[in-house]
Amino acid sequence: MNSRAKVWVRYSMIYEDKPSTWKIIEEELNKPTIFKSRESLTPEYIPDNLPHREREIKALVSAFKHLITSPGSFSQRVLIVGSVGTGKTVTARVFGRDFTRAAKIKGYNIRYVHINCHRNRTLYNVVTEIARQLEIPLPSRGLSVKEMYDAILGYLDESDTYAIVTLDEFHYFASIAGSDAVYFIVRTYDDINASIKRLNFIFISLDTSKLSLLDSTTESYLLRHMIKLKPYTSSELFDILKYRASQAFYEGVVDDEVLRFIADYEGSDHGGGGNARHAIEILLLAGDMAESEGADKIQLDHVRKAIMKTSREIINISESILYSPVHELIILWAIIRLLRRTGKPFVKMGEVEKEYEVLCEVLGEQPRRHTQIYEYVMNLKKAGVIDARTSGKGLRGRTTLISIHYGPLDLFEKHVEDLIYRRLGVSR
Ligand SMILES: Nc1ncnc2c1ncn2[C@@H]1O[C@H](COP(=O)(O)OP(=O)(O)OP(=O)(O)O)[C@@H](O)[C@H]1O
Repeated sequence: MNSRAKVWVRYSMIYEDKPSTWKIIEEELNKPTIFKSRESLTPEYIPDNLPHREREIKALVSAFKHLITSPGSFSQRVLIVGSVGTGKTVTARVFGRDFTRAAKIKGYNIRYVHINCHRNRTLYNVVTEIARQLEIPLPSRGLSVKEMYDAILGYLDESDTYAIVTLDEFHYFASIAGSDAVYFIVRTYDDINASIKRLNFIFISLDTSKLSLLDSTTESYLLRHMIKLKPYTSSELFDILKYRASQAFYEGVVDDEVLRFIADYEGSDHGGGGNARHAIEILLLAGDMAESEGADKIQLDHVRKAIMKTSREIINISESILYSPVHELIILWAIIRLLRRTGKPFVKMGEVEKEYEVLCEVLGEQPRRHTQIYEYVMNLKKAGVIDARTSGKGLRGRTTLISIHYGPLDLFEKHVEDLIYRRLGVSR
């Protein structure tokens, strides 16, 4: 029997033994997928480009340019601050990756080290981690922190290497390791008489409040070169999502409308946190949901469900509308019904009024006038239940566009409907 025949016999045996399992595996493996690269949406992934962080990358290049123009002339320290998900980590990492590559091409030996202070919270851990990432062999026991640090500086001298060390979550290190530890790192060269200064630092922190616990000279060292990252606006998030989606999904899987919906939900100018991590998380989760349903596109409802899963806000919704007047609830019901029926991200004020009148008729209620309806819509907006804004150019005439940014609408509708019937004391 030749080897192909042998393989075939073996294949048939396995197939006959476990036909159903085999089939399941085969089917799963051959199932079409919407993901071109799912891993590119995971938190560890470092993208090639960073839309809307070009200015910050430029600022970092200019801060560390001396490593090429006059290496060793001084030790740079830059502080990056910004709230959660504003791209602090990824900006430092992308800069580190690309700056060292560019330097290498020019013949300079610069290494980038990234340390998470959540994971390495003592001075000892931080120094050991610097050595590990620089691949400096140190005895695992017996050396003091100072001796290890000296060994690192010695190694950099011997190998004519410069290093940029990022201490991420630095506020954590500052509060746990204490001011002496911070002093040790931040003022590395104050106590050492080194003519060539090879270690440089980027400190990443949520804000500057923890740093004020340090002595004023150390604090002023840190604040001297500060890059502040602002929360992303909706349009910035849209560009980021568009780029990240183009890497992660096959063409045609995600429409702009879906991306804009996530961007509007999370954008700082629309009351969101401006958090890119959250926006990307929602996109990934929505993609997973579409994939597991066997859908070939991500729909708004996948996004709504993903938002609900990743958000705590839904818990507060019921409370926000618990004391709403009944006609405010009927308007909310009309909005939900229209959003569900049309599958669009927003509905127009005029459409809502018409739907509201229909519902009033069904409920045997006298519809309120336009100004009152408008006031109710604004109340719902103030309570954070809906998003309402005036349409810009592109739609004929100006109108109020209304959307709801969370939750599966079917569950929400049921909740509101129950509340209305209970309030009216009508049985169905
Ligand atoms: N401008 C951008 N372009 C593309 N992706 C981005 C951009 N900004 C942030 N991201 C992505 O958003 C996610 C969060 O970014 P990052 O972890 O850098 O935020 P952070 O400010 O360090 O947050 P934290 O304070 O929680 O550590 C990452 O997946 C990152 O790749």
